[in-house]
Amino acid sequence: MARNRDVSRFDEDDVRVRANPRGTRPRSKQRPAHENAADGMVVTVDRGRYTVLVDDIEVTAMRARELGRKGIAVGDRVSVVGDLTGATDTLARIVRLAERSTVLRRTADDNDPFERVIVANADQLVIVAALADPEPSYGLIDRCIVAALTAGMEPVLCLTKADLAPPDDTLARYETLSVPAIVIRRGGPLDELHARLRDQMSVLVGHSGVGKSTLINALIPEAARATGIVSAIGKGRHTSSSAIALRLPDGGWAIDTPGVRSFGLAHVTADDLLWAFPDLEDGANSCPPGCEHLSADAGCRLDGWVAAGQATAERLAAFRRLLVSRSAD
Ligand SMILES: Nc1nc2c(ncn2[C@@H]2O[C@H](COP(=O)(O)OP(=O)(O)OP(=O)(O)O)[C@@H](O)[C@H]2O)c(=O)[nH]1
Ligand SMILES: [Zn+2]
Repeated sequence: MARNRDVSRFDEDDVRVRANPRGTRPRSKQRPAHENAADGMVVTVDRGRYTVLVDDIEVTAMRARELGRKGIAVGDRVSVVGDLTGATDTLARIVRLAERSTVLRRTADDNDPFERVIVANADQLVIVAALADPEPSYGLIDRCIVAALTAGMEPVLCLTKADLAPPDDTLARYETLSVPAIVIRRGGPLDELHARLRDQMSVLVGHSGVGKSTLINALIPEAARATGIVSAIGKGRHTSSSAIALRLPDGGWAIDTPGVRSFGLAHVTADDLLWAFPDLEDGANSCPPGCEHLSADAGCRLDGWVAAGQATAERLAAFRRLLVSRSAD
């Protein structure tokens, strides 16, 4: 694909720049374009302006025309040129976009007809769900798990409000999927969650009211002072659309996704998801081409695979439940 070739070209330049940070190499006639570019990470996007963290300085940048229509998202590793002081009213330019390790997409909806990248390069998707008030939405959790698995991210379940309801039923539901689950309660310890997030780039998603903001404030008490970014949430600047990356005190990043409730599952095929089920994967070798893996009646051989003792019925049922969740609301 042309798009991929472009990315690798940018990445090659990117490597060269990293080898000579800030252009300390002696000038030569054949130096690559933007030799002085500095590397950074996009921490938020607001109306075509990108906040890029470069050497711990928040730089406001726009995209250079040479990047074409390529989208840039929170979590993207980029190279920037221009004024990198971070001073008010300065504007730098993003000239390169590095290859991404993962891509989390959001589906098109009534407010926005385009499928968009929400976050790039994240390691895990932390699905925040309350055990009560509001009740857990299993359909949404399942869809989040599909989004994570097919984006190459690890799904993690974070169950809040354990002081209001026991976690047993919900935990049992996700046990066969081997999705790690962390249970928390008002005022309770967060050690397990801290350990899970340390040195990782984690995206937090959840319905309104599940306690996601409470959690983020507990995880990052000093974020406002450390980065100046959290304070912007309080001012309402980022309340509507963009994801925002917040640095965790122990290392790593928590990426808040205000208002994100849907993911781009429209293009997720049954085989994309099957990839995340290594115990079932070989069983599909004898399925008819294009098998949707939903039932033996339709020719799927996975039931036979289970009958032969190669995988458990629970795993197959869990896989099919996730398959069906793709098309739910
Ligand atoms: N009982 C109980 N209440 C909690 C817990 N965590 C959060 N809450 C309460 O749940 C309500 C919603 O919490 P928020 O942190 O605002 O939830 P949110 O997911 O950020 O929701 P939005 O702000 O609407 O996106 C608040 O009244 C919290 O005080 C918990 O562990 N136990
Ligand atoms: Zn099949």
